[in-house]
Amino acid sequence: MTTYFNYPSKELQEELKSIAQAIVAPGKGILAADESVSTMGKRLKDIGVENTDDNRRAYRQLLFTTDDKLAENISGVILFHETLYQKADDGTPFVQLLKKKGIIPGIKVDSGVVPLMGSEDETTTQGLDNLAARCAQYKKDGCDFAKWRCVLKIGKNTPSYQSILENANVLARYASICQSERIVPIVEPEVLPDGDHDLDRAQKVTETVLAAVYKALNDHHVYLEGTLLKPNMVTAGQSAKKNTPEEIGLATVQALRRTVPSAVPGITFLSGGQSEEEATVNLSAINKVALLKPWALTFSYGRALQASVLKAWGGKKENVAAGQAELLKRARGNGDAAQGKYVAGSAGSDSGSLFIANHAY
Ligand SMILES: O=P(O)(O)OC[C@H]1O[C@](O)(COP(=O)(O)O)[C@@H](O)[C@@H]1O
Repeated sequence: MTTYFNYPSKELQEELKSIAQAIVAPGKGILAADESVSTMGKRLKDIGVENTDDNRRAYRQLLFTTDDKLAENISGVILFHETLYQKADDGTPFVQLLKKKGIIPGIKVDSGVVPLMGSEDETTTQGLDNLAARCAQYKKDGCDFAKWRCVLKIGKNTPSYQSILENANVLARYASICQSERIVPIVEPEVLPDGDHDLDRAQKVTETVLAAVYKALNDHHVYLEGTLLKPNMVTAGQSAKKNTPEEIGLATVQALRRTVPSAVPGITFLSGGQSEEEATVNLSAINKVALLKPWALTFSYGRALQASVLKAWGGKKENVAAGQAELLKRARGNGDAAQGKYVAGSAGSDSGSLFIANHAY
C-alpha cells in the first residue's frame, strides 16, 4: 500500500475552508430546498397545488424573496438543478436573489437511489457520471457547495457490510470530485428512522456508518477542512418509545465524538421527518451537551423548515407574506437552537409529524 498523494494547493484549501466556515457561522444553517420534482410534487399535493414548473417556481420565489433578515440565520440554500436556472417574476435569477442577501447557493448533485442487488432492500446513490463537468458548470453558475445523500436502513440484518462500504465509498468519490472543482461537498449518510429499534441501536449503527465514511474520505484524500457532514440525529426508531431531547442530544454527540475528526468544521443535521418543533428542540439539546464539541452543530433542514411555510402559503398569491413570516420564524428558532438557546415553543412551530416511511426518494 502506498501512501503517496498531493495535498490540494494552498489556494484551493483556503477557498474550500472559507466556504465551509461561512456556512456554519454561529447561529446560521442551511435551508434544504433541493426537493426533486417528484418529492416537491408530494409536498404540493398535500396543500392541493398542482406539480407544475410554474408552481414549483412560485413556491421557491416565495422562499428566496423573504426579507433580507433571513440571512441572519440562513447561510446557504441547497437548490435542485431546475431551480438553479429559474427566475423571479421580474426576471432576476434566483441565484442572484440569494447572493444579494449574502446567502450561498448550493446544489444537489446526486441523481437518486438504486437497489443493491442481493441486499434486503438496501440502496446506493447514483450520479457520478460527468460529475466533474457538472460541478465545473455549477461553480460557474454560482454554486459554492453541493449535496449528495446516501440512505442506510436499520433492520435485523441491516445496514449490511455491502451497503456501509458502498455508500461510504460513493460519498468519498463524490466529495473528492467536488473539491477538484472548488465546490464544498456536504456528505450526507442518512440512517433512516424507520423501525422499532432503541436509541442504543441507532447510536451504534450511526457510529459504524460514520466510521466507514471517514475511513473512505481519508482513502480518497478528501480535504476535511473543506467539507461538511449532514447526518441524522441519533433517535430511536419511529415506532419505538420516544426519548427525551437530552437523551437524543447525548447519544448524538457521543456518536459524533467517536467518529468525526475535529478537522471537519461543521455538522449540519437533516431533520429526517421529525416535527418542526422536535427538530429545533433536539438541535438545541445537542448544542447544550456538556462535552467537548469541536465542530459547529447546526441545521440543514428540508421538511422542518418548510412544513408551516407550505401550509400558510397554500398556493395562493395573497398568502405569500404569511408563508415568508413562517420561514423567518423557523429560521430564527433554528438559529437559536444552533447556539443551544432555543426556548421550547417560542417559534410557534408545528408539532405534527413529518415522517415519511422509507424516505429513499
Ligand atoms: O428525496 P429528495 O427529493 O432528494 O429530498 C431529500 C431531502 O432530504 C434532505 O436531504 C433532508 O431533508 P429533511 O430535513 O426533510 O430530512 C433534503 O436536503 C432533501 O430535500
